[in-house]
Amino acid sequence: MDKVTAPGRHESGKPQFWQLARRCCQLAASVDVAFFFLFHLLGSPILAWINVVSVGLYLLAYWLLGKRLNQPAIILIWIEVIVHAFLGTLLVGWDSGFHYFLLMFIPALFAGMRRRNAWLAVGGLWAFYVGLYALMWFVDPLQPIASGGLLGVFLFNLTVVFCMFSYLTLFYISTVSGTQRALRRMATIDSLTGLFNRRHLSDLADKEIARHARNPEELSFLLLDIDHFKEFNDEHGHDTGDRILERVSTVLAQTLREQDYIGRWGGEEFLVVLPGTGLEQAIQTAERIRCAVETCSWVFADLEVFVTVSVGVSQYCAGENLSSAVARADQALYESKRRGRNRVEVSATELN
Ligand SMILES: Nc1nc2c(ncn2[C@@H]2O[C@H](COP(=O)(O)OP(=O)(O)OP(=O)(O)O)[C@@H](O)[C@H]2O)c(=O)[nH]1
Repeated sequence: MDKVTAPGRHESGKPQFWQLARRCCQLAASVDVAFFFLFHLLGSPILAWINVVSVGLYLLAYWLLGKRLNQPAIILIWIEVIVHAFLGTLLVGWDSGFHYFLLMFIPALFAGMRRRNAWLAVGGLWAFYVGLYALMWFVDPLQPIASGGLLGVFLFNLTVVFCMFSYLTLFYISTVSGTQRALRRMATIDSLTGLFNRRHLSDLADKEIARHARNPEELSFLLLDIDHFKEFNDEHGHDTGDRILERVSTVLAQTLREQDYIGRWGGEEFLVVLPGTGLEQAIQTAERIRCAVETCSWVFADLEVFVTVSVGVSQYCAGENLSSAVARADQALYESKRRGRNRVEVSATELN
């Protein structure tokens, strides 16, 4: 028989949920086909034919889900599970284990409804479950089967419920961890360039500064800016500008060492944090980056384009904060723009 609708809210914006619901329909229909033959063999023709109806309902729900008629599909599936569990129990008895399928609703109810409604629905389900149990105290099964057959049905039902629970749990877990991964990425990564965003890079830089306070070692910053980017945008269009930001970011990331951090600091501005790096080495790194960008060319719509970057370098001075170190790199960057761009300049503090 049966099994549960998968988790999730009943809205069209959750493709993986509806895919899972369709797969559940396929699985449930296959199980019901197996039940059809099993109950014929066990001499319970009514239950056998109930399974034929169930297969029909699941196929209909599968078709509705394919047409994105999700709400009626879910209602059909739920009716099937409840009616099937009720009739199965009434016909062959509580020991058949058909009632276990009802328990599979619980996670789906909380995943698919507002909390208050879910609690009400769970309360209703509990009352139905207990009511069915109480009923079977007073009513003998209408179409009992031999005890060996009953044990077989019980084990079959239990196994199906175990498998479905495991499958749905895996789905919940992988959906949650996928969402967490996506959120973590959104919180730390700039979506256009794939580099760290400003907030995350600031956190990383602050950690380096804190480490410097405990264990002073050299630390340098580079502030980079693409030259004449406004003109570039005006001439080639904003989309091509975006593509250039992506390509330049790739070049920057490839030019740096594993332990360096790079992030998008502003529109066309990038900050590089160089732990364990003194001024001379930082200047060399800045030169390497500048040359790497200068020698790259990219073709967009049959047009070969080039860009250059200007770089300001500052070395961290004990006791200062991040904004002060970056402000000094910014002054050096300004100087590099003033002196003609496509250059590396060092903060005046280091030169004095
Ligand atoms: N395509 C694109 N352009 C951006 C983005 N962010 C900022 N810009 C553009 O970058 C340009 C920066 O221009 P300016 O600050 O005037 O500097 P510039 O033209 O690069 O000139 P210099 O820095 O002096 O060499 C502006 O036109 C912004 O619109 C972005 O995400 N995509």
